[in-house]
Amino acid sequence: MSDPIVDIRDVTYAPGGMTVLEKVNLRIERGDYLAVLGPNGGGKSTLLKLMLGLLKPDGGTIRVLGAPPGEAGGRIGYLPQHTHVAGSFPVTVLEAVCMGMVRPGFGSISGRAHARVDHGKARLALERVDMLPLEGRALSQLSGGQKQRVFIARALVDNPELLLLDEPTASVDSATRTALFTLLGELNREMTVIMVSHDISSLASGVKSVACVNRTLHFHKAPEITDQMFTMAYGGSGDQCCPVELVTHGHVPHRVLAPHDGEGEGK
Ligand SMILES: Nc1ncnc2c1ncn2[C@@H]1O[C@H](COP(=O)(O)OP(=O)(O)OP(=O)(O)O)[C@@H](O)[C@H]1O
Repeated sequence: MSDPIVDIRDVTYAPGGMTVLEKVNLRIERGDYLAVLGPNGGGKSTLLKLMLGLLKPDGGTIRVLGAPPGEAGGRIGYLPQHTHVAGSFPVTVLEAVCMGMVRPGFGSISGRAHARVDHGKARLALERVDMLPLEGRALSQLSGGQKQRVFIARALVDNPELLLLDEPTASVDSATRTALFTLLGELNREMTVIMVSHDISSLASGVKSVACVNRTLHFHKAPEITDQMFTMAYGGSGDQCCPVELVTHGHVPHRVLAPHDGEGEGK
């Protein structure tokens, strides 16, 4: 078996004595497309930040691309959870993507605080997300979905092997969400993708495996969650309610869930 792209063993993160993650184990193979699901405050973003080396675990070990977190150079692309841009922020689409090459305070990920700005690389990244025609547009004038594409291009600018995305489809409408999921599926042909979400409908979008995180982590090598994972992550049970409807209010197909007891046909 080849070396995993991410190897997390017995990791605990407990700042100030408050346990956020406890004894987490996760092995992610190259080429995987992993959805990290779980409730608000469950520790999903924390898990990504530990992989990036932005946070240090209090116990256990993490290796990413065969090295300790933060030592993989530009081989990791990262889309953070909060990428809001003030309307007054005077930056074009192309300039925003170039910021992926200039990372003040981000040297632990890129291996350098500043890199030479290369407009050619930025344009290639914009082309991959179908945003090149808007390269000269002010970033603040774009729609939410267009901005997310630009921020994904910024994460792609160094041609990473591993793409980490924190809630890439938060605050966009369902058509935009579907288009973004299609884009991520295409990118997964070339790189490993790990996407944090609390949207269970992401499981119907081409992901290959799922991890439920709520202080502990449960991994499943298929794009479905089991009743056990649901109970662990959300505290409910498929015996008491339909978990799909509980989480999504009935808007996703049931094929994302493994069969659970007491469910009628065709719901
Ligand atoms: N450095 C820290 N010090 C104290 N508490 C922290 C720290 N980092 C994270 N936490 C806490 O850990 C918990 C998990 O946070 P995290 O952002 O990882 O959750 P999440 O699953 O991504 O949530 P959401 O879906 O709401 O974004 C939260 O209660 C948060 O306040």
